[in-house]
Amino acid sequence: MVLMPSTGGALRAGGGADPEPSGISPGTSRRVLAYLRPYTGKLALFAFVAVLEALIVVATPLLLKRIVDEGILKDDSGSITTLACLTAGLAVLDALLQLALAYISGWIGQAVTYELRVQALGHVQRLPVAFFTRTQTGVLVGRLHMDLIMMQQAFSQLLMTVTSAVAVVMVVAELFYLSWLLAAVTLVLIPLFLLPWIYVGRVMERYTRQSMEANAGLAGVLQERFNVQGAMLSKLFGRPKQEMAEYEGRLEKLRRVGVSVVVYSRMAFIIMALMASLTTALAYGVGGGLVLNGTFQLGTLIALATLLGRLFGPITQLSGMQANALTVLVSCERVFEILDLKPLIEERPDAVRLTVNTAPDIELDDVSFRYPGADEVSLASLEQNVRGGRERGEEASEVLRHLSLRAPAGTLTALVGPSGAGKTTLTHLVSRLYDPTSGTVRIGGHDLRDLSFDSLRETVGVVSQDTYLFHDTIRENLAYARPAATEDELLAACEGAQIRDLIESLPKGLDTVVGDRGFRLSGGEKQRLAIARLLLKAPSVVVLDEATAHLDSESEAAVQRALKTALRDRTSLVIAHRLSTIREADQIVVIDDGGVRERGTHEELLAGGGLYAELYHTQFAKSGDGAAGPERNGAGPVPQPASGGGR
Ligand SMILES: Nc1ncnc2c1ncn2[C@@H]1O[C@H](COP(=O)(O)OP(=O)(O)OP(=O)(O)O)[C@@H](O)[C@H]1O
Repeated sequence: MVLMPSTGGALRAGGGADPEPSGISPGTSRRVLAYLRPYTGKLALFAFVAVLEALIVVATPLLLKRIVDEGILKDDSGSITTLACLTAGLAVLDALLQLALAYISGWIGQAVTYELRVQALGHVQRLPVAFFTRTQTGVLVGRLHMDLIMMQQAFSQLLMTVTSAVAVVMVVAELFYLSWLLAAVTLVLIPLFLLPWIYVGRVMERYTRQSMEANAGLAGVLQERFNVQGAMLSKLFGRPKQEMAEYEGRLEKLRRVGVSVVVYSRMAFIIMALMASLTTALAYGVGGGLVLNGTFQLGTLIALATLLGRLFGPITQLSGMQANALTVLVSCERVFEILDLKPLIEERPDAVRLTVNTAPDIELDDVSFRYPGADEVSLASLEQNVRGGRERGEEASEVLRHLSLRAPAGTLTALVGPSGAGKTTLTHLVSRLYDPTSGTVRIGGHDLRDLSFDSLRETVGVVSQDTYLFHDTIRENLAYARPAATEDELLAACEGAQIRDLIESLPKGLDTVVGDRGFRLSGGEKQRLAIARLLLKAPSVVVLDEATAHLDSESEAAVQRALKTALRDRTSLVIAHRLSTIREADQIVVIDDGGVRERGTHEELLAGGGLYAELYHTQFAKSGDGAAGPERNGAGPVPQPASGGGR
């Protein structure tokens, strides 16, 4: 009989430890069982093998009895040899059956976990950006990964307890068959065995939970501190010593709890071995007398002692059944919680494909928007570290109010406005990261909600302020936009983005690894790579948030030239932070307080003397590339475009 230690209760795994193991919500068991339905055949096979294995467990002591009574006591060496060979054969068969049981239970556990993982990852991909803005990454990863590993282990162990249950029933039945007196004494002893076992189990659960929480806490801190930005913050604020003190505190806690976990888990096995030895001693003590007075034969006594030795393993396994069942239910419930989150932005079943031959126009028609509240998009349990609690049921205020705007086909529209005015939000609606609360966003005359996701993603390309690059080679980062791109196409995109010379000067060229989030590249280089990625994608609409960070004049000029290539013949909406961009724009739209305040060309708006003129004098005229102030009325250091419309 296989003995496996219990996973220690309804413990929460990894980064996903909820503070309270609240009751399981109704219907969870039924939902978990539904995942088992496709494996009914395998489960039946498992039950069959389990019964077969239990039969071998109880058959062996009977064979030993016969070896003693019919072989040794009757001096029959032939019987001894035959029965010993049979016992050995059964032992080999038992080992094979145990292997089969482990394989089937592991297979079913993995299959259910695989199904849950595929569903959960697919679902999380469909969740809106708002979900990710609220969720603590470490906690989400913990739930989708560590919780499911725990679930799989507990699930396989739960199946193995089925074999234990069958074995216990058969062993007890055989005990009664061999000697009701000894069986009765043993049954009285079982609760005595279970009491310390239950106590140890509880202590173990507490320590294991503490150890997991300490591990999860440490993992969370390391995840925040050991990424480039966290590490830089710590260095720049001169905090390495304090950080080290915090790590040491956490490690010390782990060390203390770890010792207790080792001692108590060992104690569980010690108690089991002790009980097995005590009952064997009792069996020989009481049974020896019964043999002497002729109540039963010596072989029966040996069979009884052997059976008793086989009773406590399965009982130990059974005692962990509830804990394993809870672990499975709690882990699944936590994944179901995520599966039940409704994606706010879905593709309509009758979505149409947007086909554009030339750059389409963009239109926002009477658009109002508020960001979705926490209750609509995320789970409280995934926002663990929110200090002061998480807002509940609060309606966020409107960020855009009855905003109407048209960006004509093939032109550049520059969005300017004070910080927090709603410019970024507006661009999120154009790329359909969010849907408007009311009003319509159209591209090429189509409501975005009617378009297929694929065609929308092909049509709209976004370059955000902070370029995100994967920790991979330049080639892989670029190919993300177009996996089938040839070497020549990659280099042409780099050329257009003014980054080819730099890449070719690197020893490994396109195969240079960019480092975590592209930290091995400068700000200007990263932005030019992002532009190269956009060129490879070749969308007809470009949404761009210019980097606010000041670049040196050479880098600035390169970015500007790259942008000119990227925006040519495309409809573009640019949150402008550079004078050169607003000068090149076909129209400038001034966003203020969620609405359009002013609209016109640079000269018109300056002449109007309104908010734009104010912003121009406070922001743009003084900006690094703003050598060309209005009074100079000429080109800055950045080359000017050939014409406005044909970009
Ligand atoms: N994910 C979000 N959830 C809730 N509110 C948000 C979210 N993102 C932005 N906001 C709020 O929406 C408002 C408009 O923000 P937005 O980022 O669109 O402004 P902006 O004009 O782009 O500002 P900036 O020029 O400083 O980038 C701000 O009040 C901001 O706090």
